[in-house]
Amino acid sequence: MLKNIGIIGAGQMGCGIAHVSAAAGYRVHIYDLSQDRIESGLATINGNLARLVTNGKMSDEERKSTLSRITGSADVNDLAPSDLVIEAATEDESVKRKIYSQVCPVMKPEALLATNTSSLSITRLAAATDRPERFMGIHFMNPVPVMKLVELVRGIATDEKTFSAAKEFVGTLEKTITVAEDFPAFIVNRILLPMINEAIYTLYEGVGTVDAIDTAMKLGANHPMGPLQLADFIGLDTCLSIMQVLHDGLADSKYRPCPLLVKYVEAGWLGRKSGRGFYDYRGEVPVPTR
Ligand SMILES: CC(=O)CC(=O)SCCNC(=O)CCNC(=O)[C@H](O)C(C)(C)COP(=O)(O)OP(=O)(O)OC[C@H]1O[C@@H](n2cnc3c(N)ncnc32)[C@H](O)[C@@H]1OP(=O)(O)O
Ligand SMILES: NC(=O)C1=CN([C@@H]2O[C@H](COP(=O)(O)OP(=O)(O)OC[C@H]3O[C@@H](n4cnc5c(N)ncnc54)[C@H](OP(=O)(O)O)[C@@H]3O)[C@@H](O)[C@H]2O)C=CC1
Repeated sequence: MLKNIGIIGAGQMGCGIAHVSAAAGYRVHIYDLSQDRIESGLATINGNLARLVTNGKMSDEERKSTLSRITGSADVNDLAPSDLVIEAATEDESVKRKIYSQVCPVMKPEALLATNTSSLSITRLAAATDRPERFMGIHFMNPVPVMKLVELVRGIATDEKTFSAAKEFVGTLEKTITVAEDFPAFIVNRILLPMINEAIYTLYEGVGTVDAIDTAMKLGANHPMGPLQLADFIGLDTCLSIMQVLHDGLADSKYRPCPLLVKYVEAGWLGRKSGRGFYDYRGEVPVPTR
């Protein structure tokens, strides 16, 4: 029975996973590199919980008790009591491998370790841990409090007990699971990211402006967000990493990341989280950058 959930990374996904886990009654501890990151993450969670209170979807008592179940620190040792640690750090294999080398010695031997990776090989990441049989992918969608799906991905060594525990955990969060095999970017991103990359090529080749492309897909295909707006929402660094994993892992030129996506990431224009991407978010309303 899982009680204590550890989260690595106080970014948009780590905070979302902390939010839904604490709301379901788990004790949650978030670890990130700096206390500033933790503080801004906790403020984001509080803001999202407060919005639920305003909309009558949660009582103020529930908001307070949810928040009281979440702690955070920049000390990896504080993950020691966790029954399940979910790593939601930057989408970079070397970063994740380094994290596992630091967190595994701290964790209880029987505890489970999961990654929220969007695309990386679960089997390869598992091999960088001391517990490949108790390691798997638990892939939440953004924004976590709203999106109903969680992809579960086993590595070659993941044991049945770990898979069942993950399935039960996700069930208690009232999410629906889908099971994907361990291939680059699994199901959702294997389909979604080439569409986003194609939208960026459409911009790059001058077929349409940012506004034209997003309006076309919102009104012409009934997507809740245009593909460039969604790319900014996901984070352009994450989008590029996923395309690189697809390109390298499937060795097919159809997954070539658009050079314009590369340029935006090189500029540090990472989308909403950095204040600028295909839109500029620094003013009152988002303004297209092309
Ligand atoms: C990259 C990966 O590995 C995998 C992925 O996650 S890919 C990305 C998958 N996600 C998507 O495709 C999201 C597409 N977009 C959408 O579905 C919608 O635009 C959206 C749900 C994000 C927002 O919907 P909307 O109707 O425009 O916004 P809005 O009415 O303001 O919000 C709807 C609800 O979502 C909640 N919400 C919106 N944004 C939120 C956020 N960032 N965090 C938490 N909650 C949020 C709000 O509480 C709101 O509920 P209320 O109406 O009760 O206030
Ligand atoms: N964005 C999305 O739509 C989705 C993303 N994901 C996946 O979730 C993961 C996180 O993505 P997301 O939340 O968007 O990314 P963010 O950039 O918002 O957050 C990543 C967080 O990880 C922190 N971090 C980096 N290195 C370390 C480290 N060594 N130890 C602890 N924390 C660290 C970062 O800190 P700092 O900023 O200081 O570097 C940052 O707070 C990725 O694997 C991504 O692919 C999965 C589903 C959807």
